[in-house]
Amino acid sequence: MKIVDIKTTLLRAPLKTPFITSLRRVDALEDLVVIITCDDGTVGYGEGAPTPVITGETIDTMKAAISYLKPFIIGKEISELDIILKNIHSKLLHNTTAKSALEIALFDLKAKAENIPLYRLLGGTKTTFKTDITISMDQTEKMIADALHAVSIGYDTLKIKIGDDPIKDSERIIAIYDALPKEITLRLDANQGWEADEAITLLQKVESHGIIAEFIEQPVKADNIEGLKQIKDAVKTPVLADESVFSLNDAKRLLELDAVDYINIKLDKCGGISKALELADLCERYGVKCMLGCMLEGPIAIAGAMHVASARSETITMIDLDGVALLANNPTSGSVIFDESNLMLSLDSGLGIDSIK
Ligand SMILES: C[C@H](N)C(=O)N[C@H](CCC(=O)O)C(=O)O
Ligand SMILES: [Mg+2]
Repeated sequence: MKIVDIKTTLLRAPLKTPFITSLRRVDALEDLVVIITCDDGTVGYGEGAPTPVITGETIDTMKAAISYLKPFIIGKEISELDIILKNIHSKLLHNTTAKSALEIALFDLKAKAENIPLYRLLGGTKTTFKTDITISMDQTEKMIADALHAVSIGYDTLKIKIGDDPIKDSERIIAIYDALPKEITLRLDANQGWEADEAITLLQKVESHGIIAEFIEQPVKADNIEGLKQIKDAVKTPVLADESVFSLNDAKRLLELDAVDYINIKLDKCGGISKALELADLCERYGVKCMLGCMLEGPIAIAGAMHVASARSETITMIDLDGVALLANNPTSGSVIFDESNLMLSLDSGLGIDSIK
C-alpha cells in the first residue's frame, strides 16, 4: 500500500455549551482533519485540535506544517511506517498537533493494511473506557447546576475548571463539593492560573474542609517546575502535570525531580500516537500513572487516544476524553461508541471511523 495523497479538511461542530477555562473560551470545535489515501483506495483519517494558547498552533500553521511534511510521506509504503514517523519528527520541530493528526491517519492505515483494529496493532486488549466530563469555569451557581446535570446523566467523575481567582476558586470547589453526592470524584484543573503560594493556601483550605480531589492539574505556569514541586510537597492533593509536559524530556525532568504525582498525556501536545506510547513507557519505568487527556478534540482524535489508552492500560489509569461528549452532535459515523461517559472502541480495522458526515 503506497501513500499517494494527503488532504486536509476543516471539522466544525458546535459545542453544547461554551467551553471556558482560565486560558480561553470556545463556542465551537474547529479542528483539522487529515485524509491520507493509498494506491489501493484505502483511506486513513487523522485529526488535530489547534490550541494556540497551549501548543501555539492554529489551523493555518497546521496546514503549513502538513504541506511541508508531505514530500517526506507521499510515495512511501505504509509498511515503512517507522521511517515515515522518523521523518515527521526529525524534519520539522514543534507543530505537535499537526504531527499528531498525520500520525493518527498513518496508524489508521497501518492497522487497516493488517486488517486489525488499531489497539491490537499497538498490543492492547481493553475496549471500554469511562471518561470524566469538564465543568467549565463560570459563576459558582452555574457550575453547580452543570455538575448536577452531569451526575444526572451518569458521570461519576467531574473535571472542574478553575484558575481565574484563587479566593473565588476555593469557594467554588467547596460549594460544588457540598452540592454533589459524596461518591462523585472531583478533578481540578487550574490551567496554569495560580502562583505556587496561592495554590498551596487554596488547596490547604479546601483540604481542611475534607476535600481531597483526585488531583490538581497544572496549578502553575508550564515552566514553573519548582512551583509544581513546592505544591506537591506541601499538600495532600496529588499534582498532575499537563501544559508542563509536551516531550519525553519534559516528562523526564519532572520525574527525576519527583515534582508531580501524575502526567497528562495528550496526542496534540506530544506529537501523536508513537510519542504518547513512549511517554507512557517512560512513566511506567518511574512508577508514575498517567491520564490520557484531550484538547477540544472530535471523534477521530478521541478514537486515536482511546487506542493508545488500550495499548498502555496498566499505566494510563485515568481518562479525560470528553471531546465528543462536549459536542452538540457527532460529525462522523463509525462503530466507535461515544455515549457520554461510556466510550467503546470498535472491532473494525484501523480506528473504526467510517466517514465524516
Ligand atoms: C477537553 C478536556 N477535558 C480538557 O479539559 N482539556 C483541556 C485543554 C484545554 C483546551 O482545549 O483549551 C485541559 O486539560 O487543559
Ligand atoms: Mg489541563
